[in-house]
Amino acid sequence: MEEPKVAKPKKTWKGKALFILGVLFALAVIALIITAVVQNKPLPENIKYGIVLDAGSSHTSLYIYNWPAEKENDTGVVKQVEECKVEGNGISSYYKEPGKAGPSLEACVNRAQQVIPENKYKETPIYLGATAGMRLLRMSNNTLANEVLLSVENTLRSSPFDFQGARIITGQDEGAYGWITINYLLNNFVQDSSVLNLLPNFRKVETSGALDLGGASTQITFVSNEDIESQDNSLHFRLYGKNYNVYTHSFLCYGKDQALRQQLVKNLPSTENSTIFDPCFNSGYRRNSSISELYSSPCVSEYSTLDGPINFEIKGTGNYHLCKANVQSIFNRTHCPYSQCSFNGVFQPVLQGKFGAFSAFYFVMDFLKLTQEKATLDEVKERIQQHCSRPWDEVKTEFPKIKVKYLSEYCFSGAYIITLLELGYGFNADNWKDISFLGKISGSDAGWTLGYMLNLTNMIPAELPPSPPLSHGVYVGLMVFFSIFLVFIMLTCWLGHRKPRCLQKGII
Ligand SMILES: O=P(O)(O)OP(=O)(O)OP(=O)(O)OC[C@H]1O[C@@H](n2cnc3c(O)ncnc32)[C@H](O)[C@@H]1O
Ligand SMILES: [Ca+2]
Repeated sequence: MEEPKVAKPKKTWKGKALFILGVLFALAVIALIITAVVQNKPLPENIKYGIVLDAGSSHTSLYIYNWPAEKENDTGVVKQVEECKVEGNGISSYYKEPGKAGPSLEACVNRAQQVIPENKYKETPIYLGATAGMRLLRMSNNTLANEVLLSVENTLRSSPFDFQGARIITGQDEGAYGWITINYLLNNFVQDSSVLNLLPNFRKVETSGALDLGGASTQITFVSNEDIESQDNSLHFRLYGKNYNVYTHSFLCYGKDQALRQQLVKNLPSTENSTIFDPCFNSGYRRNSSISELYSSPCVSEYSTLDGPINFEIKGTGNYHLCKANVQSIFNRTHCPYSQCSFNGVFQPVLQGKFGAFSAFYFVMDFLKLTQEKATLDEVKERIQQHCSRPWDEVKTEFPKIKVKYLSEYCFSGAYIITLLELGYGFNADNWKDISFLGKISGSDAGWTLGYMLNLTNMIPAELPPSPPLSHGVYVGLMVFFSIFLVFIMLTCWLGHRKPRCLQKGII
């Protein structure tokens, strides 16, 4: 018996309508994603620039930084794009012809005009900060110091950039800004503001201490949990929503050039003998000097009454241990008006955390090949001792390209660095591993200039800048995933039941 033919239900207009609705729904979801993604796409980068001149005692360098304007309050976005070393010595060396100080900077200011797009000149701030060389000139002749600064100011003011001042920064500023620079570049200010912060005992990032060795001064700066007993050494920062209790001290006349001068004066023979045998120079090394040159610094003026040969010759004898004994004579540890001191009666709390040592700390240790591997304190001393005992002719032959002034002083500088860190600051064999010798960090020089600019351009906010809970990539990813998931559900229902059950009244 033939089975009764069941009339095929006509496709009702409802089924077609549902299909069209489903397609429109999918299109609407896709349109929604595109709108949201386009709306939240990062804006085209507007790059900003800043220039800082570091007018140091031994030389001046011009640094150019840039950063994306829309992110300027985020940490770690400012990058160094250029360093221009100014020909000649530091600006304080122009004290006899102050009017020539400014023109000496012109070549590097012109270089900055090549690096920075012309349409940015007017909005690019240019700062000059002078350090210990100018502090010493100001001590010995304030009028000449002002004339040097005026010459520098005229040159920078006549540049096409936005001149923001030329000033002598304090040793405290120099220490503080060096600390800000290395912690900014090491990303130590970023506190993950996401859910991680809600975890109990989430380990906050610790900051690194800063050790800066210049030619005329040296700075030590680090966070201390102890009470800082002298106000001059105490700094309080609130950066990216966190408070920092920072210790800093700048030792004027303890940069390595002035320390050498102190060491020579302390060990000058009082007799008419016109030869100084100095263990801090390699054997066979000879250098002519004069009393007037030696005493031409406020760092040794107290000794200028000493009689001594007018002109004399320094002859190296290359003995590390005798050199170290001479160097120790410039550190006074006999008195301390506080609970604890570093040297010369200066308060210093217990050393805390890791340290980044830069400038001459780096130049010297880099020459001695001691910046990479984690050499122990004894290995470092051994390496310096070896270098000191090498004859000068051998050293000069091996390093023909290194400036004689630098090359001849690595023995002294090595012995000085060990004495400063160990006898001066109290580093020892146990915490020596906490010191890293840094030249550049992520392509930017370790030094005070970046921190100085960040502060003056207000790019380090006290509070964490508001940031979207999700990064742009995560946001887009989630949008696409859930939209596809939604369309997939729709499709499954539709295909599964033609007249999808899930669309039946009362299900959705
Ligand atoms: O901070 P202040 O005290 O003003 O001094 P500065 O800023 O001029 O000091 P630098 O860090 O430029 O240099 C510190 C010392 O290192 C020396 N120096 C600079 N570059 C050097 C290099 O490449 N190799 C060896 N020594 C270097 C320089 O002559 C100084 O004696
Ligand atoms: Ca310096």
